Amino acid sequence: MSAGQHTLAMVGAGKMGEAILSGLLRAGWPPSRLIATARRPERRAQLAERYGVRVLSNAEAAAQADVLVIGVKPQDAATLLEDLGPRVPSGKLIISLCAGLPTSFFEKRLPESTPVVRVMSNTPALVDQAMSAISAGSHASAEHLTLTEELLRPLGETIQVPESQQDAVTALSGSGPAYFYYLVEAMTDAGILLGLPRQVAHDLIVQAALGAAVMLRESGEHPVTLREAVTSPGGTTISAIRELESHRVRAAVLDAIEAARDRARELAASVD
Ligand SMILES: NC(=O)C1=CN([C@@H]2O[C@H](COP(=O)(O)OP(=O)(O)OC[C@H]3O[C@@H](n4cnc5c(N)ncnc54)[C@H](OP(=O)(O)O)[C@@H]3O)[C@@H](O)[C@H]2O)C=CC1
Ligand SMILES: O=C(O)[C@@H]1CCC=N1
Repeated sequence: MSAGQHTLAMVGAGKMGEAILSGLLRAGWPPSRLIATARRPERRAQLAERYGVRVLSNAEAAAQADVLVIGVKPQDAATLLEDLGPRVPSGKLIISLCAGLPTSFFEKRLPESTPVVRVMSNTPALVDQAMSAISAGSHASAEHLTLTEELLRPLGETIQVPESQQDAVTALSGSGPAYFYYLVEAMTDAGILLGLPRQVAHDLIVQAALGAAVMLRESGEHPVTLREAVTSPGGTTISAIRELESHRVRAAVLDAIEAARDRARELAASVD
């Protein structure tokens, strides 16, 4: 069965859920084949009004959709499944977006043999530039992985990874956009320090970020080669690089991403 014939429920349609729902709508999914759930009445009303999708209870969503995407926070997943898990009819595909939680967490709370696929995506799904990393649980077949990829491909790139790599993927790619936003904030402040108007500084950095990303993707060159091309002997860039090196920014990046990976592990350990 192709993605085009499915009904998909976003169980817990928050920031990531909204990114995925809106991407599927842009890709041509009819709102009638999309279902959303949320806890707060105002959120439910917003989803219905903004996207025209059907907003149902979790149990109704599980009954009516054949693909259930779990978009609640990892800390809320156990509570959700305590109620919903045993009521999920057989034959449904469960796709989890939850950071840290292994597929076994879901499998033990769902009817036996329910296929579970773990996905780590990111918010650039809102502009069809996500990276979605996909891993099969123990009852998910190659067809389930293919279907998941088909569902997510309109939102950006997809990649299959062993589940053992998902916490690292989460630290690098799930959280990754936040690191770039952080850098953009800091670089914009630097522009202000040097006397540029905030908007001019912002526009310069965003275009530099976009240009650098496109060059990384399209040139196929190693980042060191691209950086060397910018770094003139005795020029300006090397003065900045010297400061980054003396502040041990590379070591801070390694520590930061390792901390994110460790936090993903803690989240899983805290809910079992
Ligand atoms: N944000 C990101 O960049 C990324 C997030 N993720 C993962 O995606 C998941 C969602 O994150 P995010 O979108 O940021 O979180 P949000 O808090 O924005 O969204 C979670 C949603 O789940 C709803 N919810 C919680 N409990 C229930 C329930 N029992 N029944 C129905 N709905 C429920 C909430 O409803 P209400 O709004 O009414 O409270 C909310 O809309 C997380 O597991 C996270 O690890 C993965 C990659 C990137
Ligand atoms: O910060 C978080 O926990 C989520 C998962 C990856 C990105 N955001």
